[in-house]
Amino acid sequence: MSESAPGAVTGLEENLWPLTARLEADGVMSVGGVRVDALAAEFGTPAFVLDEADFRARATAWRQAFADCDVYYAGKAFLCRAFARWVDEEGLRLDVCTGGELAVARSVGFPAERLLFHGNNKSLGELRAAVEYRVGRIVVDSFVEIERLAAVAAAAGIRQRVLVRVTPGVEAHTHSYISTGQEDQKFGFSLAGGAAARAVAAVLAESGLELVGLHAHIGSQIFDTAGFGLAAHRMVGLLARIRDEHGVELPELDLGGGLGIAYTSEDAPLDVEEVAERLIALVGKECAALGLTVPRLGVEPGRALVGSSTVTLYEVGTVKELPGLRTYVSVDGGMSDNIRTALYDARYTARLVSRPGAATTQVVTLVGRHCESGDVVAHDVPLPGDVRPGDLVAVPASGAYHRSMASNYNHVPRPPVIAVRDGTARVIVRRETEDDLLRLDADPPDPAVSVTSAERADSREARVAR
Ligand SMILES: Cc1ncc(COP(=O)(O)O)c(C=O)c1O
Ligand SMILES: N[C@@H](CCCC[NH3+])C(=O)O
Repeated sequence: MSESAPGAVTGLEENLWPLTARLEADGVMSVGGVRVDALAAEFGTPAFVLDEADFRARATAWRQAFADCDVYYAGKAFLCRAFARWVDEEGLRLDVCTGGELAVARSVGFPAERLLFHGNNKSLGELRAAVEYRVGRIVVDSFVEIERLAAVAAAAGIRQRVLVRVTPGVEAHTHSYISTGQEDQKFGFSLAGGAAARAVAAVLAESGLELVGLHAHIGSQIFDTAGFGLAAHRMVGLLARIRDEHGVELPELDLGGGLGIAYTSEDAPLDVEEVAERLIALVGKECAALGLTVPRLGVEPGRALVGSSTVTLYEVGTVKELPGLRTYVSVDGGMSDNIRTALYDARYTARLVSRPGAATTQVVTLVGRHCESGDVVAHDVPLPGDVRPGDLVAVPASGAYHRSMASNYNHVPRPPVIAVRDGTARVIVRRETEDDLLRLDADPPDPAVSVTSAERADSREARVAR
């Protein structure tokens, strides 16, 4: 694997590209010291290229900014076994929200105490699996779940630590599909409606459950601290009411994730240091005013930890110019590896990364290969005027909610995740194959032995008669 040449320059928009992304002297991009043309030749396209140093640097920044707090990486953003190990090595905790994510954590022996389990409809099987693995905390989300979990904990003979998920009535300034703090939604217990206070009482009444704190998550891809501040203010108010009513001071307050990242150069993400400083100061001040012991804060960043670490590498297949209308540049992936553009009308950018390209630029629509006209990877992307089949383009900020939300639409195999670091590349999630796609199908029935439903009914009658 070729290493990046000395003299490589960043030459890339700030905040958008992974930490180690560079443009080499010949105009080819490298990430983690590995040229993207070499990556495409060895691993094919499309491919998610994950800059390990970028993720680890962000993990360190979050741990330092939120020192004396609990930083849970939200595994829904991206999770695989190698990545779960990195999360562990970086001393982060892990938030899982399904039995599947829990299974990944278990498969690498992720320390159970540092796991947190979310979900508005965890199955009994998932609750049992979580209790059996002794996950540190389970965030309860409904009254029926409180009963179910109490029964599961009792059956296992343990006392399960829980947090109560509260909807603080805060409207985050983000897409409505990824906003979760307002009243009208499926997650959590309403603060204003009194359900949160009743849930707290219900948990306190269960001897098999130990209430350790409250949880709120107001939404995702957020660029100002006002919403987090308002949520924190309301949650501290609830902690004080719980103390007054039940005589207990809950030791933990988890304020969820949601910090935004840059997808295009128009986005201006907040610094984690600034967010941490403000939130810690605010909670401290509010607690002092109410005479409360300051709870241990928890945060659950997903996108902010992994989103910027990854670029998706695509190969251009066709260029269709519609004079006076637009130019469509088709790549070999699409909505099966990036559903966010179609689902949230998310904005992305892209860059020609396998050569410098002409100085003139044209604004194009970067589309995928799926049988769907909404299959757009990025709208209005400035690419060199001579972009052509065989070129490699990279889409930055594709580390969060890309591979984890990928699908097999049109029976397209999902791309691999290639981790790059110090001039070497390694596959941490392999590319799916057509065999993978066929593996779950039942074998087609052999026509010689297939039985019609009429024949089946006949044989049933014959059996009854016998
Ligand atoms: C409960 C919870 N925690 C954490 C996250 C992570 O959010 P983000 O990736 O925006 O940081 C989410 C997703 O929105 C979530 O639902
Ligand atoms: N999947 C969403 C965020 C919501 C995730 C979790 N509640 C996104 O791509 O932005």
